[in-house]
Amino acid sequence: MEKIIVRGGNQLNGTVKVEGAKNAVLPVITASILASEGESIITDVPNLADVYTINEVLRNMNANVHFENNTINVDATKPLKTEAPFEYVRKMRASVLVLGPLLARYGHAKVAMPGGCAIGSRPIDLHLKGFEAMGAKVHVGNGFVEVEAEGRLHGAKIYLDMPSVGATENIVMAAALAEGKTIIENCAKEPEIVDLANFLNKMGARVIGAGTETIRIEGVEKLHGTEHGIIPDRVEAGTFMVAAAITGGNVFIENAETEHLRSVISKLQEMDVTVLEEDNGIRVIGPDKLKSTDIKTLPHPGFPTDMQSQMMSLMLSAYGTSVITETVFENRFMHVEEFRRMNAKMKIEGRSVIIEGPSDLQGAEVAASDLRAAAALILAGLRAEGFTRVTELKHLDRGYVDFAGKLAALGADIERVDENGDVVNPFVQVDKQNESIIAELS
Ligand SMILES: CC(=O)N[C@H]1[C@@H](OP(=O)(O)OP(=O)(O)OC[C@H]2O[C@@H](n3ccc(=O)[nH]c3=O)[C@H](O)[C@@H]2O)O[C@H](CO)[C@@H](O)[C@@H]1O
Ligand SMILES: C=C(OP(=O)(O)O)C(=O)O
Repeated sequence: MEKIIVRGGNQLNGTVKVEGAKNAVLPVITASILASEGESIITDVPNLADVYTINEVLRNMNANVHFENNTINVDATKPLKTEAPFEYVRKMRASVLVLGPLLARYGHAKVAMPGGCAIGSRPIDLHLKGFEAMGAKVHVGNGFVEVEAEGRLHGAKIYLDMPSVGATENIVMAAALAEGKTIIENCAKEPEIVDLANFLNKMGARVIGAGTETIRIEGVEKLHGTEHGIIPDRVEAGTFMVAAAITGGNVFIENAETEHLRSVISKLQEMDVTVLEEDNGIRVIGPDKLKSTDIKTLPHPGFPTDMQSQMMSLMLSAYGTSVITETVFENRFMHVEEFRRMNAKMKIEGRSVIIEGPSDLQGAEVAASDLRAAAALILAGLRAEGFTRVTELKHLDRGYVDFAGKLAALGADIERVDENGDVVNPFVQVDKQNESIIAELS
């Protein structure tokens, strides 16, 4: 089992470059199968396990997918199989994002029903209600969800009970090829939704209003391949902002998009962290003494749940009482117990965590429960006394490209070792093309 071993105490300095966004590239890749003509060329693609998984899902459906040098070419012009088995959905819930495109293009899609995960139960009822409103029939049984439509889907007016990112994406993709106009109200406003809409519009779709709470889609008869560059990963950027702040360092985060990070920047500033908006990135300078603050996670433009655990690391080192309230996922506090193993002083009260800072953090062996928890434990390790060993790195590899290598380049005392204790820095993931990587990652 691989581990990341970090010894706390080093200040981080220098420049780190942010990759393309995981949460933008996954729906863009699934949207590429809407193209019945031409190839899609997707650039600035991060080298992540989740990208390999979604590539495998598409290959399994008979699409040609080639991933090299951060560029993916997808040719989905051959007839596709309309199923995604459990082995993929089990690895990555975002596999459900093939439902909308397949349903719209073929009138059928069957995908293993995603279960909950370490952060919550994560149902897909809003995705399915949207498809039903557009004329599809939904059957759930034997561990699968199957959606079917006779002829083309039709446009509909859909109100989402909550602004679900995945439901908004799936419904927008389905509506792109539906007959007539679809209006989605109370939809998600995340930057990744805007990126998806931009990609779809380059494919010939007519999507307006992405980034606001109402999206209007005028369905078209067919879509074609196109070229598209993925937006920078705001969560990876935010994670390195915390790394700079927690070590009292000075780090330029190249490619970080200020407009996508307003809520994170404002909380860091409340904690006395200096955040400078520079050309093509953000500079973060940590203070001698961090101040406590409170955060509440919310849909965008509120504070992102995907930055909650990293901020928790930072608050552990802040002076005073901080409170984190998680409103997006009902169970995203599994990292709290692991922080306690590092001598953190904190308690869970309902949907909030109360942190009495600063904790005198000590290195320990800790296990990641999800990808952001993995990053957060490593961040705490940068500050803790002695060695922190973080296991369950399969989570980290879903969402961070060579995280240990990037931190080491900034001056952290960190290495990734395999089960024999041999160093595996720099850690490079490999897309094994048509070989299934799924077994290897489990
Ligand atoms: C691949 C990807 O982009 N993942 C992101 C996406 O996940 P994902 O798209 O799964 O998250 P959603 O926005 O859908 O989920 C938000 C909340 O809505 C609930 N819900 C969602 C759909 C539904 O049909 N019914 C329902 O009740 C969920 O259980 C959760 O409590 O947005 C989350 C919220 O910003 C992020 O943390 C994830 O990193
Ligand atoms: C929760 C996350 O991703 P996913 O929705 O893919 O599990 C995340 O990126 O933090």
